[in-house]
Amino acid sequence: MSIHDFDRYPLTFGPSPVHRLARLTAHLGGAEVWAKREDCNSGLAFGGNKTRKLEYIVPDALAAGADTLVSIGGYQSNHTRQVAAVAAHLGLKCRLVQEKWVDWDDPVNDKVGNILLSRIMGADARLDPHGFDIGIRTSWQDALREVEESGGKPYGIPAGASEHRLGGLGFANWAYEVVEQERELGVFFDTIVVCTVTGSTHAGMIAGFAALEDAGGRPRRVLGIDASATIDQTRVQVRRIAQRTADLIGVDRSLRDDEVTVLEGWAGDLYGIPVESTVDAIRLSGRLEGMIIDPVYEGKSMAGLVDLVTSGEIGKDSTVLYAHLGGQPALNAYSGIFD
Ligand SMILES: Cc1ncc(COP(=O)(O)O)c(CNC2(C(=O)O)CC2)c1O
Repeated sequence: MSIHDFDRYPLTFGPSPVHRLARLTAHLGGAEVWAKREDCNSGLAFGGNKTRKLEYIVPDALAAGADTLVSIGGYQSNHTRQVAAVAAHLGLKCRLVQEKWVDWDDPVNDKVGNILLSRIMGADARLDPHGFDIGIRTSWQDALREVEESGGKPYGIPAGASEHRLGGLGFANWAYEVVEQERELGVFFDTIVVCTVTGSTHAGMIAGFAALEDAGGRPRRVLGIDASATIDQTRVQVRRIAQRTADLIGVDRSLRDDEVTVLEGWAGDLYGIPVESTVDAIRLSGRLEGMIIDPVYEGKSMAGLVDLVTSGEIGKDSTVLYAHLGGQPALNAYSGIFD
């Protein structure tokens, strides 16, 4: 099998844009920095990384004859918003468990941004008091059972679609798309920087680039920047999903340790709580490039990129591709950090 043997239900406009970040590059004074924009990848409710993952999950849901997509995230989950958008697009119902993953005192953080969009799109988005965890949740399992007991045909999508058996395929495909765009642009990205939380974005990239390397492609580094603040659990989850995805797409070997890199240092103490480097990175990206990033995910991965480039850990001769995975709607629940 290869990635091309899996059904994909198109939910994106096509290849997501890749462009230079010239002013950020000049400001940092080191490696050349580019971005690949999943925040501009779809017309479905602002898109994002989960929309790419769902392209490989939707065929399975339709084949199962599901009438309700059931998923889970925090109050300001970008993932559940994208599931709601795909459900609306397909004419399916949507049941969302929105757990209290972040103890954040913004008075409308359970009403604006992503959860507002999900409700506008008709999702049954219900708040749940349980806290953050990237694994399989009983609240989600309960919701699945409730839908079934009420006569529905539920299709379960776990947090971030990461523990779904097909959850890594979207970003395995992303790796192949990058190689095609490198050919068109005449550039080679020796380093990829990506935010890692539930893990299947990063894990899919690892698997896709491993398959490409085994087919004669140039090796490259994929650096995951942890934003879960549960680094040990996340590292284990990334490696497991990466290997599972690699096995699915025909990589008939174990992944090397150097292929699975999740870096800590920019997540802060708690998931979903921005720290100084997060806010600095959001401001830098906005003021230098007009590129908007969020306080939960990309603000932390951009903070990592800034430090890795300025410290020389990513060398001056490197060409870096920053994966912008979306997330901007949540900014409306974090307006206070910019007072
Ligand atoms: C904008 C953005 N950037 C990066 C990530 C991290 O992706 P992974 O979960 O695949 O590691 C998310 C995830 N978000 C989750 C959500 O519920 O929104 C799955 C946690 C994201 O939304």
